[in-house]
Amino acid sequence: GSVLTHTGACARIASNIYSKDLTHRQACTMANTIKYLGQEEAQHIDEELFNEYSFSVDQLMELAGLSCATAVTKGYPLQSLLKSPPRVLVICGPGNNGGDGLVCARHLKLFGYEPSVLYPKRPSKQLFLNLTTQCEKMDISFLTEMPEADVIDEVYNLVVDAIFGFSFKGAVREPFGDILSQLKKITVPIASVDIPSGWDVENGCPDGIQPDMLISLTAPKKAANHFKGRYHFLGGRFVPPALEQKYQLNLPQYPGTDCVYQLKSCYSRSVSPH
Ligand SMILES: NC(=O)C1=CN([C@@H]2O[C@H](COP(=O)(O)OP(=O)(O)OC[C@H]3O[C@@H](n4cnc5c(N)ncnc54)[C@H](OP(=O)(O)O)[C@@H]3O)[C@@H](O)[C@H]2O)[C@@H](O)CC1
Ligand SMILES: [K+]
Repeated sequence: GSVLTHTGACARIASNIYSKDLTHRQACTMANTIKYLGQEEAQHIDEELFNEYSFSVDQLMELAGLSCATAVTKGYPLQSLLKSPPRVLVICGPGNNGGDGLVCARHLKLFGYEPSVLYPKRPSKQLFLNLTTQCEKMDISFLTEMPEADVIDEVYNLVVDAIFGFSFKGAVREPFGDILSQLKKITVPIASVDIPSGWDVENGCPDGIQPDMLISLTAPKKAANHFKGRYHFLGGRFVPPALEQKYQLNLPQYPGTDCVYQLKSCYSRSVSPH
């Protein structure tokens, strides 16, 4: 089929079926397509989950990280990996996206992968200390420096990018500039958590990293419109229906008890909302 971005799909629906005066948001709602969030809206939902719905960060991060590890098992099953042992490099940034990465690494280990973590800028909050200890106790190794691109290609089957999420802003500061420039050179696939790191949360980044997999958490962000990789998953199955309705997220029905929903696969390249 033809490649249709989310924005394109909603615009087509608005112009073909309904009045041309519809806003993008109204078109999404009427077409029942999943909403793609702007940066501020993503942050408001985040705050509401914690302040109004009384979730703790640990809870949601656990579910987010589990979704990411599950998506990896679906796109890159153990038996499909070309290199043995089944090594995966997980790169974690200084915020909650990095926390999702630590949780993801722990679940990947439980699923039979051999994750190694690069965690160059570690916040002092207890949450992150705990997640780090949990990984260490599970014999997950922590690298002291970013490997060169050719070493990554030789040693690892894929890279999990948990560097920046929806709070990323402005020009990339070191050491993450160097890390991202190595990631642009690798040929093994990148699976990005929530947003491809270094991309503007709404506008993407044409000369940025090009992940093969994107795992959108809670709801996709607008940058996902620019995602050209093979696999797009939705994860973070924790949104209470009242919150979903308030923000008109139009989330798809997750199958059975699954914690991820596949929005795009290598077989269907267009949006498949419901
Ligand atoms: N509710 C949800 O949906 C849930 C969301 N969850 C997850 O949380 C993620 C959002 O987490 P977040 O808000 O902590 O921000 P995130 O993007 O990880 O990092 C920001 C940090 O990066 C840095 N930084 C920023 N710009 C920079 C730059 N230009 N260059 C260099 N550094 C830069 C800056 O650090 P600083 O340098 O200021 O110390 C800042 O602290 C979200 O995407 C999802 O993955 C789940 O865990 C649970 C449920
Ligand atoms: K990321």
